[in-house]
Amino acid sequence: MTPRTERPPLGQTFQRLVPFARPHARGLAAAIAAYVAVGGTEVLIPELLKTALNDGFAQQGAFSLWAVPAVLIGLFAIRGIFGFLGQYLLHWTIGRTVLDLRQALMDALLRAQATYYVKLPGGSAVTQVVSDPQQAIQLLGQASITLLRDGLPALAMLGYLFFMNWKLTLMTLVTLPVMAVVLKQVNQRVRRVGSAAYDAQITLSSVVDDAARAWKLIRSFDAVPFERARFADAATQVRRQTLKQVAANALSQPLSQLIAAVGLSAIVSMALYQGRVEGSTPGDFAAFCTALLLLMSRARHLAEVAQPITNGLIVAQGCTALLDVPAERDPGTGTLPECRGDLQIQDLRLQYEGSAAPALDGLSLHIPAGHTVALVGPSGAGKSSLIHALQGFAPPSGGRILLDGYDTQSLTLNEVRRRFAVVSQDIVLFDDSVMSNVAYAQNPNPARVEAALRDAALWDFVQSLPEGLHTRIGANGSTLSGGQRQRLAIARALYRDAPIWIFDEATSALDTESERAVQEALTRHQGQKTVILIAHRLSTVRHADCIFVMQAGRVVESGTHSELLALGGFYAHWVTLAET
Ligand SMILES: Nc1ncnc2c1ncn2[C@@H]1O[C@H](COP(=O)(O)OP(=O)(O)OP(=O)(O)O)[C@@H](O)[C@H]1O
Repeated sequence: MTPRTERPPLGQTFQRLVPFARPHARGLAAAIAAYVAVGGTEVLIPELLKTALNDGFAQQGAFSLWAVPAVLIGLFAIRGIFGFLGQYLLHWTIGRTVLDLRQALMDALLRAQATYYVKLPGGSAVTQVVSDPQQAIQLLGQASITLLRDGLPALAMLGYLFFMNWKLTLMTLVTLPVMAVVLKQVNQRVRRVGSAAYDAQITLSSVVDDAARAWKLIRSFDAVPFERARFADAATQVRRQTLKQVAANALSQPLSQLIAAVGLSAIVSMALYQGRVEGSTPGDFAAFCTALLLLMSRARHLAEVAQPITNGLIVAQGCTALLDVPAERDPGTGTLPECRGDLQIQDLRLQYEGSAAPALDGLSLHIPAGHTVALVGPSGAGKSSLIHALQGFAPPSGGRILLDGYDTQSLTLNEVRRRFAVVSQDIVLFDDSVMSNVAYAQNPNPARVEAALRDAALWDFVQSLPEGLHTRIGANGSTLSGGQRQRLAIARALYRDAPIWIFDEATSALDTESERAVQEALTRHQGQKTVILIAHRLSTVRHADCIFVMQAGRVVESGTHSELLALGGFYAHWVTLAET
């Protein structure tokens, strides 16, 4: 269950779940019909008993003996079939409802705005989508099963009892709850006294434990008489509470029996009185008692139904909260027929919610199509924020991003995002094969997958795997090393047919040889792709067509490696540090 600070009322949560069950109402209706049939057969049991007792013992029986097994077996067979159908159909409805709810939750998760993920506690998405719906609907479903399985027969039985003998039924309905309340009081007292005795025992143990642990202190304080008195008090409490417990236990059984006898004698007296005055038979009374016992066993289950309903709704609150997470806004409508990869950023501003300072503060730069540029700057300068803004993950508060001259705000998010292939700092891989990870969400073309893996300097490694391209890589690539994970993510980006490639610290975990191999591959694509490199390593950025130096959310220097060195500013200082 997801911990939440603010929770909607349980009734509201229930209403949120109803639309998921509504499309499967036919299953529910069929389940109810099956349980109504079960209730109907239950009523027949005391009725048959009555007939058997009243007419069956006569020498010339009113019915043949073979009818007894035939009717009884037939009755229970029908009851069993309808009981099975009821349970099956209800679980069918529950299963469909859970499926729809899960699908809606997954949709909400996939569409959620970026701020949802920033605040998301670890593991809670899985809980909200996988465990919460199952647990909530299961608990509510079990409660509905109880309500249907026991409630409908209980109602039927109650109707039968009234039909059979309304006076005795009314008297019983008054007597039984009074008996139940009194018995509950008796049981509560037994429990209370039991816990008091337990607590007294714990106190006594801690007094002895203190005395044993603090023996030196006790003697140095001359506190032996004090501890003796403390022990005597605690021991006396144990004696008193134990005696009370024994008395309460000893009294509870005869008291319960006495109460039961009072109730029972009232019912039996009334039945006998009716027998004498109104001519009812022993068979009638036996049928009445049987129906009453059946009703009571159903009522006991019904009394326990409130708890799972409350628990189910509390669990449901966790997942319905996800349904309310606002979806990502996508106001743009335009599309790009072709994209060369020219990026113009004009006076871009971005401030995260709750942040004191802007992450991007009037940033302007131009990256012509086919150029390779590098972004460098101190940690927190806004390099990753720019990448987020380019892909529409962080909506800017001012300025414009032009892609091939088109304002990205006017394009759909999908149209913008498919123009970028990004390897970010935090690599995300899927628990699937190497091939599926490279050709993620696309139809894999083995030749292109191989080419991407070769460019990412991972082909030799993949060939050494037991199942090659089809080897599964574990959750988030857990069977790979840090460098291999990075190279796989690079291969995935290279495989994507996007005009702009972004590498955000994408080679930080690579050894020099692998890094050089990746660089060479990028050089081979130079001119065809727009490449943005973010790196703290000089070797990664020095060959870029243009290096932008960022500080506090804006570009403070730009030029080629040699131009910036000649400038003698931040970049030159950074190079000096990198070389020492
Ligand atoms: N989701 C966020 N919510 C609030 N503030 C953020 C968020 N992401 C980044 N920031 C802040 O925005 C500023 C720029 O961060 P950004 O990650 O863009 O820097 P960076 O240059 O990429 O740093 P690094 O080189 O360490 O990756 C920092 O002050 C950072 O604390």
